This record gives sequence, C-alpha cells and structure tokens, in this order.
Amino acid sequence: MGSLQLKSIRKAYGSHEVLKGIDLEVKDGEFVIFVGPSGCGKSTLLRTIAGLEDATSGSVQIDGVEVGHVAPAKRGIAMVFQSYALYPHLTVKDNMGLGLKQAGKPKAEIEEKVGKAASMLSLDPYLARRPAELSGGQRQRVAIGRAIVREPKLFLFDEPLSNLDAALRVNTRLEIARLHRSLKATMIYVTHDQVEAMTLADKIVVLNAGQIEQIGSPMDLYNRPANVFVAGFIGSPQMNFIDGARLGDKTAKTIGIRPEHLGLSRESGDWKGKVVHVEHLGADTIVYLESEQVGLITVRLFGEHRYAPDDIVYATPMVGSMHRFGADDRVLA
Ligand SMILES: Nc1ncnc2c1ncn2[C@@H]1O[C@H](COP(=O)(O)OP(=O)(O)OP(=O)(O)O)[C@@H](O)[C@H]1O
Repeated sequence: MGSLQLKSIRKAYGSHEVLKGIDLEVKDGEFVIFVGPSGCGKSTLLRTIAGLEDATSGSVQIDGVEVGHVAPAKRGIAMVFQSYALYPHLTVKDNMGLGLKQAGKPKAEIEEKVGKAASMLSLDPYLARRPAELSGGQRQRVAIGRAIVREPKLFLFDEPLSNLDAALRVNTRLEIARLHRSLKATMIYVTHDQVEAMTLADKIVVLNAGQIEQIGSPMDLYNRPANVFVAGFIGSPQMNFIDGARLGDKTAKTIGIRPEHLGLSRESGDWKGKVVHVEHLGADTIVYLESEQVGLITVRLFGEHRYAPDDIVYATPMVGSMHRFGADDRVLA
C-alpha cells in the first residue's frame, strides 16, 4: 500500500512562500510526475513528502496516517536523487544491501532481496564491482536498487536521470517504466524533461510559482490544457499563441495552436507568411515563419521538407485544433 494525501501544504523560507497551498491525492500504485519551471517548488514539495523539510502548515498523510511528525526514515519512503550517493568503498551488492544490514535484517533475507532487485535492474554481472567501475547509468540503477530492497510504500525520485547522457536517459527511463509495472509501487517523480513526464506518468502535476496549475493524465494536459501556462509548458516546440483579435475572435483573448497542428503549402492556405528559419531534425522539420496576420509562428512537419528562409508559404490550422483562452488566461468552454 502507498497512497498519499497532501492537504493545503504551505512552505515558507522566511517571508518567501515557496509552496502556496498544495492539495494532491496520489493513489496506491500511481506514477505521478511533478513538472514546472525552475524554482517553482517541485523539489521542496518532494522533500516535504519525504520529511526532509517541514511544511509551514498543512497535512501530509501516507495511507491515511498523518506523518507530519514522523521522522523521514520511519515514513516508509525511499528517495532516489540525481546524484547517486553510493559508498565508493562498498561493492554494488553491499551498497544495495546496506540499509537492510543497518536495520539488522538476517543475511539470507538481504541476499534474497538484493538478488531480486539486481535481476530486475539487470545488475547481476556488476554485484562485485565498486561504483567507480560502473557507468553513470549503472550507478543510477544501483541507487534505484538500493531503494527497491527497502520495499518502501512510496518511491520518490528527484530528477534521477538528469546526469545521464541522452541515450542512457532513454534506456533508464524504459527501465523505470518497467519497474513501475512490475513492482506496482507508488512513485512520485520530479523532472525537467517533458518526454520523461509524458512517457512515464499516469498523472502529471504542473506546478508554477508554488501552486498547482493543473493535474491530469499526459494526454489530458496535451489535449485539454486548462490555461495558457499549461498550454505553453506542455508540448515541444511550444504551442503558438495568437491574439484572438487578429483572428477576428471577439471572446478569446488568446488562441493557441500546436506547431504539429498546422499544415504548410507553397500554393494556398489561411495565413500567408515568409519562412525565417528551418530546423531539420531528421524525423521532423520545424519551420518558423513570420506572418503579417498572426505574427511569428512555428510549424512542425513530419518528415523532410525543403523549405528555406525567404520562401513564401501558407499555414493552415487543422480543423478543431485551436485552443481558446479568455481574458483570465483560462480555457473557454
Ligand atoms: N533552504 C532554502 N532556503 C531558502 N530558499 C530556498 C531553500 N530551498 C529552496 N529555496 C527556494 O525555494 C524555491 C523553490 O525551490 P525548489 O528547489 O523547490 O524548486 P524546483 O522547482 O525544484 O527548481 P529546479 O527545477 O530548479 O530544481 C526557489 O525559489 C528556491 O530558491
């Protein structure tokens, strides 16, 4: 079991309020990801759940039990950080089993649990090595293994992949997804990386300046952003925002349209523009164009396209792809 309830969590450092009333329900077995701009309070929230920070007010419950005054080690939580914090003089096996050894568990039990975690993480060949003899990805897997053997109610991950290179990030991401499926454990994960958030999460929590902007499944946030902030934060390249008045819309202050929901033609279309820059990403081509009617917009095309700066082109939004936001930046029904 591992459910979590946060009620009206506030946290201030001096007069600086970093968390401004966070309410959140995490169900047993859920994978929840916190995203948001730098400094919005993601790590502080995670550390508050872990008990490494005390909330200024509000309640943290794990499985329905208030843990505000329970020491971090007694909360049934395991935390995996960006820095692996492994003991350099211990082998992989001893690093993974240390927590159990310190808790006075019998040797046979430690052997069994470490063995099981190692095989889950494909770490069997490395059990006798020391951290210095491992790659960054392997070290992070050991850190995850160390968390698994403790069989926590809640796993907390604070940007666990951010020290890894791109290929390793993908592999380790898949590993974490698989792990979540096989352990059916509750996981809460902080990341800067949109792809991580979109691919791993059952539920994404978008934070901004200490408040929750929206909670939803990845596709909910992508398809139905509740406000301009979430619309602009989720999706890459970023959603285009156009002044409603420029499109003759009298109620919407802002109209959003994702770059992948625009078509491009040299012959005809809704918005005439001039190409200012093109990025060839292999699988996709990103075209930036300046249009008199709608300003600077980004178009994402599937495949390779031979547009070049100064080409005259026409962009056309796909039917039903516009998001309309009112004067308060909230989505209009
Ligand atoms: N110990 C502290 N004392 C004072 N202010 C702090 C302390 N820890 C964090 N802060 C401030 O709280 C705010 C939130 O920090 P936090 O680390 O939670 O943000 P974050 O969303 O995790 O950012 P990042 O994505 O950059 O890691 C920041 O403005 C930070 O400067």
